[in-house]
Amino acid sequence: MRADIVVLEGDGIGPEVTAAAVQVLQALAARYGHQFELQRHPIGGAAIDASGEPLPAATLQACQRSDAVLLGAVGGPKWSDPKAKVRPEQGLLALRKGLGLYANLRPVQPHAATLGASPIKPHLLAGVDMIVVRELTGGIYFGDKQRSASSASDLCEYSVAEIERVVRRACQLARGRRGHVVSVDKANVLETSRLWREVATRVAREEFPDVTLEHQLVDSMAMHLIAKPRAFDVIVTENMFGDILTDEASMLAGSLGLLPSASLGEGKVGLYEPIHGSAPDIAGRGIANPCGTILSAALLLRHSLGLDAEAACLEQAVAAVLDAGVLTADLAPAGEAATTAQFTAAVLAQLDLPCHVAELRD
Ligand SMILES: NC(=O)c1ccc[n+]([C@@H]2O[C@H](COP(=O)([O-])OP(=O)(O)OC[C@H]3O[C@@H](n4cnc5c(N)ncnc54)[C@H](O)[C@@H]3O)[C@@H](O)[C@H]2O)c1
Ligand SMILES: CC(C)[C@H](C(=O)O)[C@@H](O)C(=O)O
Ligand SMILES: [Mg+2]
Repeated sequence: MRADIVVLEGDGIGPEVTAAAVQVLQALAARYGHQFELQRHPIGGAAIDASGEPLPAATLQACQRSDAVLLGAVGGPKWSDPKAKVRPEQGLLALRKGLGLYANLRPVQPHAATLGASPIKPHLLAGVDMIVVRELTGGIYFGDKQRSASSASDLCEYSVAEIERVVRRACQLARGRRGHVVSVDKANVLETSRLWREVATRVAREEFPDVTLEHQLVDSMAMHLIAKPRAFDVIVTENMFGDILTDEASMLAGSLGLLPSASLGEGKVGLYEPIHGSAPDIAGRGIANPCGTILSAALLLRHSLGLDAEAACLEQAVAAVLDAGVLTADLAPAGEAATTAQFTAAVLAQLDLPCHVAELRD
């Protein structure tokens, strides 16, 4: 198949981890006879430096015209002055909003080879398989912001329609899994959460009688997530709670560098990015873990291009490399770490081997 993929490298380790995923996508295309047209565009701090804008109009237009977008990360100390008028993160938020990507899927499936890197006891982690559906274009991130000399405010707002569509997405996902959704809110305090709970309850009851829905307050959810992670199948929550809970959930897997994400809306274009940031503390050293971005490329193949078998092959290849003990510095014992390039080379070598997925012929 032919596909136009926009690559937004961004800042910090963004160019390093996207380079890894691009090599993997090119290798898969060559191996299975696809034609992927990869086009790079600036976003974030790099775009501010080049043009003064964190999301240049040409970048947004290229994304809108593409089949899928692969992003590294944005931000960094260079652009983090609290008095700065434009910030890299605004570019990412504008991109998500501009593409209408209201559902951010963040799967958490700890891999046997990396369990040792998790601070959680291994017997609690075996069999953990959850997916967090984070609302991505509403809530406090996008509400009106005010600032005066003596105070500041960020409005948190959700409409019924915004809650309905993301809860629907979560329930649909649950149907293809274990049929269980936990909706996370702060309904004991926040009016937006009381609306969230009401709408989630109605959508699940009226449209998904085969799916069980439970509610959990976000503070105790932060505890349950590490105390009984096997209990969760699909978790649906609002924008900021989802942001925080998924960085926490990454420690079930062993590192923030491992988790991928897919951001989807009603349109054809999806955005695929690791859940981590630009990691300024390790940027430029060639040691970042590219797994989150490579696995995001697998989600791109599956969700935007419909290449389920290729996606599964790529996921198998990453798992095999981790199984073989090729681990980057965030996961490896001291002195035994693979660089980003070595990890990527190992995935490429693995992709050269036969892939045990029914639909693909080797
Ligand atoms: N989607 C995004 O573009 C995104 C996401 C989160 C944070 N950010 C931005 O990134 C900047 C830094 O934020 P932060 O330091 O709070 O979070 P971060 O995710 O960049 O880093 C947190 C810690 O995790 C480590 N880490 C992250 N990704 C890793 C990887 N792939 N391999 C190995 N280690 C990894 C980092 O070295 C750091 O110690 C900020 O400007 C923030 O706004 C961007
Ligand atoms: C960089 C920032 C705007 C972003 C978010 O909060 O959504 C990041 O933390 C993420 O998880 O993708
Ligand atoms: Mg985050």
